[in-house]
Amino acid sequence: MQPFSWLLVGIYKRAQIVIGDLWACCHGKGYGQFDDIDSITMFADYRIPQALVWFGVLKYSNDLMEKLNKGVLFESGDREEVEIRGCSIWAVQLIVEATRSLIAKDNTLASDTQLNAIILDHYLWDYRREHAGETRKIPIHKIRCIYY
Ligand SMILES: Nc1nc2c(c(CN[C@H]3C=C[C@H](O)[C@@H]3O)cn2[C@@H]2O[C@H](COP(=O)(O)O)[C@@H](O)[C@H]2O)c(=O)[nH]1
Repeated sequence: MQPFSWLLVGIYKRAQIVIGDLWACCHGKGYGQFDDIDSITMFADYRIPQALVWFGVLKYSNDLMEKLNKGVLFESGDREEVEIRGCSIWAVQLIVEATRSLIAKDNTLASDTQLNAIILDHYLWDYRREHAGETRKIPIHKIRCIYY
């Protein structure tokens, strides 16, 4: 939990990723069955923001970009860190919602076509890894902590 302005913000990336892995590995069945799985948000690490900037979904200010390019080490809970992670969560939510309404209108897709933040997170994470060469030019935020 980090104080951010007047709010206490909790980002539970590591706990969420366990649930995401269980759900994905068990295909939503048995130990991987969660009735509210679609309410989980993306896992706010340092790679998804990089992918989101790569795709032009997020844009960093010049000031922030300069700090990231210099490799400034942030402290856990710094405003910049909470903003990068929080904006990534919100950006992924907006993409999920917009894509879900496209899916609902597209009758060429199978009726069980599903999208949630886990599926999009995995897509972005894998994309970044598969395109590590090109995406390297987008800097990541560096931070020493136990929360990633
Ligand atoms: N948002 C999100 N972050 C993810 C993952 C994964 C891997 N997950 C799959 C792999 C096998 C399992 O079955 C998982 O599903 C690792 N990370 C984070 O990346 C960071 C390391 O990155 P690099 O420096 O490139 O190695 C580190 O913070 C790590 O915690 C994901 O899927 N989503």
